[in-house]
Amino acid sequence: MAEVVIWGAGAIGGTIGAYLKRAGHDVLFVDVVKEHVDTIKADQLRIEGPLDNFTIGGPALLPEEMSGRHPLILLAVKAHHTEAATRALAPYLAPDGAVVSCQNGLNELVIAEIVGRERTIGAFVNFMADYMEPGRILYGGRGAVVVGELDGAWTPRIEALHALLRIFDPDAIQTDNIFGYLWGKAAYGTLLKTSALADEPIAGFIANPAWKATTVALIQEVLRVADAAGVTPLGFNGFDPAAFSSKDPAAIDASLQALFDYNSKAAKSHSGVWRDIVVRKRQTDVAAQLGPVQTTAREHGLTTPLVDRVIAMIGDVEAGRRSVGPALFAELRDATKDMQ
Ligand SMILES: NC(=O)C1=CN([C@@H]2O[C@H](COP(=O)(O)OP(=O)(O)OC[C@H]3O[C@@H](n4cnc5c(N)ncnc54)[C@H](OP(=O)(O)O)[C@@H]3O)[C@@H](O)[C@H]2O)C=CC1
Ligand SMILES: CC(C)(CO)C(=O)C(=O)O
Repeated sequence: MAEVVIWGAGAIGGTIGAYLKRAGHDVLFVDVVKEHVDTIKADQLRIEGPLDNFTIGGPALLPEEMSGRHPLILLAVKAHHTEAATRALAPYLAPDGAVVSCQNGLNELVIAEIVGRERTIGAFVNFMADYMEPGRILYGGRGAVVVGELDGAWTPRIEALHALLRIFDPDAIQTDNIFGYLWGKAAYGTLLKTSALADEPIAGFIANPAWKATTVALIQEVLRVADAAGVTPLGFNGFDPAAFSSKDPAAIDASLQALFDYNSKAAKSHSGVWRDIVVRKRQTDVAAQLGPVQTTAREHGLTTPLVDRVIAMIGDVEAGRRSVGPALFAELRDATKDMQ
């Protein structure tokens, strides 16, 4: 039995796991990429970047090599791999253990369906990391790290998890409103996805006035759904959901400026979605991340025309029918104008 299993040891899982391992914790890494697993096993997992540079390793396995029952599994796969990964890990989760979703999206709902709500813990991560190649991860910038029980309860296990994650980031937060953070990220995350559609770095995209009206409209569209669902979205790293919901132009500009300041300091320049499309040339998790927003909207009689359009455009890019760039983004901008 390992103290902590990292399931999906890429940019996010690999970075958190490396810090926990360096601090002396018993960490087991699990990933589907054999060369990456072999490199970790050979104690050659390299964390690099402006914040830290160190090499570490430890036990690492492919999912099919797994055995035992473990108390704590940090899941850090992309949202479209959540269901398969959770089904694969479920036999190895202790009866009183928990899976923690260190992901973008509302993956907790998928995980809870498979392992049970009582064995699911919510988390929110906004730090910046890139998987460069097997055994090499860029930790490009600090960002919010938050944990919370799905029902907001203050339990011994959430306090223990909070203490553990403070080893990785001393400012990690324990919350009674984890869905507030996840919906906040769902709204802010639309900006990250559209920066990929425009083929822009995040900070440059935020600073470009040509993208602003669309960006703001998309964020507001998601926040309307959160509001209908009775969730109070929370802010982080410059993102102030209340500013966007209030439609106060000065408050929106202040939040965009804070987001620009935050993103322009990072060594990770582009969003994860951009990286999947342009560098790794593979499917993104956009549809899997935004699907629950669409479903929730429909449940409350709302439409999500811009979110729908973003998902369709990314789908076109993934299928090779369209390329990212200003022309693609301009179509979204025109759609926004038509709706106003
Ligand atoms: N990177 C970042 O800066 C941030 C990422 N996030 C979120 O964190 C989550 C993790 O993203 P990130 O670390 O960037 O992704 P990565 O692709 O870097 O890492 C995920 C790893 O999990 C592997 N994997 C896929 N399926 C399985 C499976 N069934 N079992 C075990 N391993 C599997 C992947 O392999 P393969 O590559 O072959 O699929 C990959 O090695 C995502 O939800 C992302 O949106 C949130 C904030 C910031
Ligand atoms: C930009 C980042 C790293 C959050 O800070 C992110 O969540 C992403 O790339 O998807």
